Amino acid sequence: MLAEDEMRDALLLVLANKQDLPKAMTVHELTDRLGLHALRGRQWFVQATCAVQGSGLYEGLDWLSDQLSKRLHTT
Ligand SMILES: Nc1nc2c(ncn2[C@@H]2O[C@H](COP(=O)(O)OP(=O)(O)OP(=O)(O)O)[C@@H](O)[C@H]2O)c(=O)[nH]1
Repeated sequence: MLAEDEMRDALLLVLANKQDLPKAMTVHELTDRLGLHALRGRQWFVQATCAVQGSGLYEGLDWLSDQLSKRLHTT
């Protein structure tokens, strides 16, 4: 999907959810499994979250908001 032309400028925020569960993949594992370090020309961020407790959600959205704001100030 990221290869689609319409997605060429899209930021990628991955929420590594269910971190309260013992078998949840860590941020590091998820990053490896998704091959994110191999992505070129793409800004991405993986945030650990627990949706039932609400933890990590604001941090992830803060990253998105910061990136969008930087873009606005550089164009
Ligand atoms: N323990 C835990 N459960 C969660 C968390 N986030 C969602 N769930 C639960 O996971 C179940 C599935 O949630 P959905 O919102 O239906 O998500 P889904 O993408 O359709 O399904 P999954 O792939 O199972 O997450 C629900 O019972 C949620 O309450 C979390 O961070 N921790």
